[in-house]
Amino acid sequence: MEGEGERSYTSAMTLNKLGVPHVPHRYVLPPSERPSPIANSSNTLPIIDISSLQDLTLRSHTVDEIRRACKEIRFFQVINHEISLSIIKDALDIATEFFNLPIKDKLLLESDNVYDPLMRDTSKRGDTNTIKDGACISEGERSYTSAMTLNKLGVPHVPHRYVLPPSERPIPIANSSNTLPIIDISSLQDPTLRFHTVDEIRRACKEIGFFQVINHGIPLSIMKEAIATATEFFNLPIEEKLLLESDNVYDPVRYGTSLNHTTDKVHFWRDFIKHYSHPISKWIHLWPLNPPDYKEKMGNYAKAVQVLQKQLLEAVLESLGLNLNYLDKEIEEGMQAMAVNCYPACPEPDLTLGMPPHSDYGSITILLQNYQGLQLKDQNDNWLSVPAVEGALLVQLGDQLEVLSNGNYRSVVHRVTVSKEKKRLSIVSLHSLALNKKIGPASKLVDDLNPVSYKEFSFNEFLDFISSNDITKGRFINTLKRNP
Ligand SMILES: O=C(O)CCC(=O)C(=O)O
Ligand SMILES: [Fe+2]
Repeated sequence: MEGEGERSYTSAMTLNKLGVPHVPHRYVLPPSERPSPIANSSNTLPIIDISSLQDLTLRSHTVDEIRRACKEIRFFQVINHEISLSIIKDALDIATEFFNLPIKDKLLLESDNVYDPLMRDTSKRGDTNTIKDGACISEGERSYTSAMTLNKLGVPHVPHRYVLPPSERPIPIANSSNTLPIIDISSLQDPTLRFHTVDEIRRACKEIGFFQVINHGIPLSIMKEAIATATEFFNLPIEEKLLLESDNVYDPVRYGTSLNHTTDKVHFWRDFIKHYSHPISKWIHLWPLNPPDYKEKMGNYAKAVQVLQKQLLEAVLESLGLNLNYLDKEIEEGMQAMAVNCYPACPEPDLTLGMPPHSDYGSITILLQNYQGLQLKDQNDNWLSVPAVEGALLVQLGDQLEVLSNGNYRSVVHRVTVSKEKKRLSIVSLHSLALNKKIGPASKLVDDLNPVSYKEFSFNEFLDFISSNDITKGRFINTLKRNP
């Protein structure tokens, strides 16, 4: 097989082809469950000639033999059963041919969903140690393939597990929307112009919960270098990336594919590395060691975006009529988690998504993209494509702001489409209050006419939610609504 697999598990056929001298650790049974060698096969097991079942005079004798076999060993072999030898041989030959196929053909049918009408199983799933085990093998054949590997393999179709039900597939939108706001925020620094910009921000937050910002003060070079080092990271050999692999949403650094490849029913055409980023000195030592400039380049961007988010959040609070220092302490002690996403070119972009519809849990999200691909749901439930604007950053309102604003602003539901030709990268900086800090509606936004509409919640509670719920089935924010 060309290239190398990048899956969490290796099939028995691949291990055999690789000629591993020992079975990997995950195959080793506890001593009491291992087979003890038996010298000869038993010749006491019943072999029953069932041709006599057709003969009324002999039938009762054969049924007697079957009874004895069922009673004693619950097993028997049958001969003269009328399935011709050639049919049996053909079936075995074609099965042998199937298992000898290159892995990329077999993976098209791969699924661990026992309800799927067609599935190929390479034994049962193991634990995360197994995944790391598999990483040591240069040519893997594991049950999940990252989007990057599928892309490298050049699969002509997306495997079955990526295919969305028709109603959830993206309907191609001819043009990206030119009605989405692009706000020049340089004027936030100018006391005479600030109110005008805050007004623009208010309108954008109220109408769609999204805007792009330009003249935000982060140099283009810092953004380009962050995208470049992220690109290099996803181009690394799989062994390197799997060192950071985790499906535990509480881990501060984790590499993965789809949303959560161990639990997703439908998979998404995305690989990602997520890492906590603020305060940077607390987390940066856990970030990828490779590419060697990752920490520096991604760190520069993370620090710059952390400064920007404070300015933006203050403007958003001001737009709600709150004191702009309302969350000062909380912002300083708050979290910054970065999701660096890679969506390789996809052979069938109409059947799948890079990310399913969701809203972000935090206060605001600041997003850098190298190509278009993000779509937003507008007030009429239509999907709008966000255009790529050179140098701009995208700002999305998250669930914490919906709660804090007592529903005056809504977190924006968004999804990611993929492209047949282009690999897209996005660096998503998710800002939120500290892990255990609860946020509820601001008292200034609550009165008799506007009663408290949401329960308070913390980031930790959101993590609890996503670790035990399928986010494609229901939104976290809906669990917080007082009168949904
Ligand atoms: O890649 C994008 O444009 C969006 C990614 C996203 O929504 C997320 O990471 O939460
Ligand atoms: Fe998101």
